[in-house]
Parts: sequence; C-alpha cells; structure tokens
Amino acid sequence: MDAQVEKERGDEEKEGGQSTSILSPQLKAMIRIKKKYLKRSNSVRLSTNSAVSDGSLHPKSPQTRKSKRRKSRVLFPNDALIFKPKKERSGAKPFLLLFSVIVFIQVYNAIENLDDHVLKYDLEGLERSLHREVFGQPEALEELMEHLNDYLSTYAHQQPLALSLHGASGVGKSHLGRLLARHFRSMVDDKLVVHYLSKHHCPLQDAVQLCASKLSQRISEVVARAEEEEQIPFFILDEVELMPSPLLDILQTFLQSNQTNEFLNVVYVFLSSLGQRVITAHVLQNASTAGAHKPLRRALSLIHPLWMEPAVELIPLSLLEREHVIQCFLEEMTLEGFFPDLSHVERLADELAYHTAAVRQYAQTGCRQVVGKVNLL
Ligand SMILES: Nc1ncnc2c1ncn2[C@@H]1O[C@H](COP(=O)(O)OP(=O)(O)OP(=O)(O)O)[C@@H](O)[C@H]1O
Repeated sequence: MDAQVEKERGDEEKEGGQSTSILSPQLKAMIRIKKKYLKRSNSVRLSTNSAVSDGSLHPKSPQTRKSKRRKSRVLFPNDALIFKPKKERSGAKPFLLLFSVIVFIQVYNAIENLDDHVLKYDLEGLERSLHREVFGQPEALEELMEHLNDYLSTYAHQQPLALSLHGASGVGKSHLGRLLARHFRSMVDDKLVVHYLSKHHCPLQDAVQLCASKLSQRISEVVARAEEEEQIPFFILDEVELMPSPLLDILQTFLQSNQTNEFLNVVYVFLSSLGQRVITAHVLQNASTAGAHKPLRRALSLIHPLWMEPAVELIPLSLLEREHVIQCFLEEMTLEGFFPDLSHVERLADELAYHTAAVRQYAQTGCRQVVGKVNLL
C-alpha cells in the first residue's frame, strides 16, 4: 500500500515536473483522488464488458430485474420424481356436448320450418298488396297479418284460427275477402280455398237446414283433402250477418278445440256488418278502432255464442274518411277508363253523406256508392 502511494507520488512529480512546487498540498490531494477514482471505474467497466461478452452476465436493466422477480418457479432436478395430481375426466362432458349439438339442430330446424311456412303462403306479398289495395284500414290490416303470420308459421295447432272482421257498409269487407281468396288460391290448391257468400250459397230462408248440412259437408270434405295434401285450407265466409242461426251453430262446432287434428289446422275468415254500431260510435269518439274489441265482443255475444269461442279473433274495420273515398273514386275512374280529374272527384265526394267528429269527416256509406256514381259518368 505504501509502495503504491510512493509510486503515485513519483508519478505526480514526473507529471508536474517543475510545477510540483507551485501546487498546494490540497490540490495535489484532489488530483490524486481523481486519478484513483478513474483507474477503479475503468477496471470495473473492463471486467463487466468481458463478462457480458462471454455470456456469463447480462447488463442489469430494470426490466430484467423485474422479470427475474416474476419467475418464482421451483425447478426440480431432472432425476427427481414429481407426482402431479391426475386430471379427472368427467364422463358427463361428451354427453353434454352431444346434447348441446342436438338442441342447436332442433332450434335451427324449427326456425327454418317457420320461415318455410311463411314463405309458402307469401305473407309478405299479401301484406304488400293489401296495403296497396285497401284504403284507410291500416290497423285492421296489421292485426290481420299478425294473426296470419302467427298461425301459418307452424303446421300443428291446438285450435283453428277464426278471424272475424266487422265494419260498417262500404268500408271494404267484401273487397278484403276477394283479395284474401285470390291470394290464397294462388298459394295453395284452388280447391282448398272456399269463398262462401251467404246470399249466393243459401238464398232461400226456408232451406236453412239444408244449407247448414251442405256447409258442414263442404267444410269436412275440404279439410280431409287438405289433410291429405298436408296443407291448411281457407274458408272465407262473407255476409255472415245474413247467416241464419243453424249455419252459425255449424260453424261454432268447427271451432272447438276437441276435434281431430285436421279440423284444428284450418283458417276461417268471417266478414260481417254485425256490431257496426258499436264500431261507428267508438271510431267517432276515439278516431281509431283501438280498444273497440271488448265492446264489440260484448255486442256480438248477444247475437250468437260463436263469437265467444276462444278461436275467434275480432278485427274491427274503421270508418272511411273523405280522403279514402277520394282514393276509391280515383281507382274506380282509372279502372273504367276515365281521366281521374281531381276537381271532378272532389265534386263527386261532396255528394256523399258524412259523420263529422272533431276535424274529421267519415263517409257514412264508405266507398259503397263509388261504383254507382262512376258508372253514371
Ligand atoms: N277500404 C277500401 N279500399 C278500397 N276500396 C274499397 C274500400 N272499401 C270499399 N271499397 C270499394 O267499395 C266498394 C264496396 O266495398 P265492399 O263491398 O267491400 O264494402 P262492404 O264493407 O262489404 O260493404 P257492405 O257491408 O255494404 O257489403 C267495392 O267496389 C270496393 O272495391
């Protein structure tokens, strides 16, 4: 150690040469300390670099320190026996998987079937044409389509569907019946769509029993045929207000849910002016048919128990406003080859009688007189 100090002193004297005498002892001490420090740090750097280059040491960055701390796994020597706990295989797992696959396929099939049925009857096409050709009845059409969509999306049913449409004269009941018959005839076998008009099919009041048994026979035959063809038959019965009680009795028996299967897969559409007073009063007060169902059912139940059957869905048709009558005139004039002059049509519409409620005008006979008036032009 002393020899080292002596050596350093010698060095200083060599370096300083003549200046030795000039430097103060404190300054000399500082120079000595600095040199010593530089020497040490050089030797540390050299040894670190050599360790890094031969792979025995990595430079310690904060990251390596961090990752080292994280790896706290216990390493066993290679020849040690480690008994890990055995993984238990559940026997229920494959069954659960199989079950899930079966459920998925079933649900997928059911959805496909629903789509198939709805496509088969082209209910979207029907809805489009009804909205295009029937004026002023958006609520009724919406209800009608909802019931048809629900019912026709499956083939197995607990009861038949009976849609009973009611409304005042000239609001489009027969018009709607014709459109429905035309649509379903183009979708299913023509013979499975029966369009029954009371005045035409049962004109004589004294032959009511005969009419009733004929109607019953016709329904049974068509239903049996539909069952063979795996299709749903449609019975559209117009002018139900003219049907004598025995015919309504027959219809009621076909609406029961305790019948054989084929009689449950049937759609009936009843069109009548029964209950029109209730609907007219409701529309004049509420400007809508919404909420008219309850008073309508009450009124109909007094006429015949048929309308108390759970299978029967009531659909009230609204009164037509003046603007809808104008649409009827324009349509009819175009059909008859007349130029649909709006001022002329307005004059024709003025000739009709109206109910007035708030700012609305409802035609008392709907579009009933339109054809007659256009024919006089
Ligand atoms: N809402 C409507 N949209 C388009 N046309 C209509 C509408 N209502 C009636 N019409 C037309 O008016 C005429 C008479 O209508 P429709 O025979 O359907 O009335 P209705 O409700 O059956 O009346 P009624 O109870 O007196 O027999 C038909 O030519 C029909 O095309």
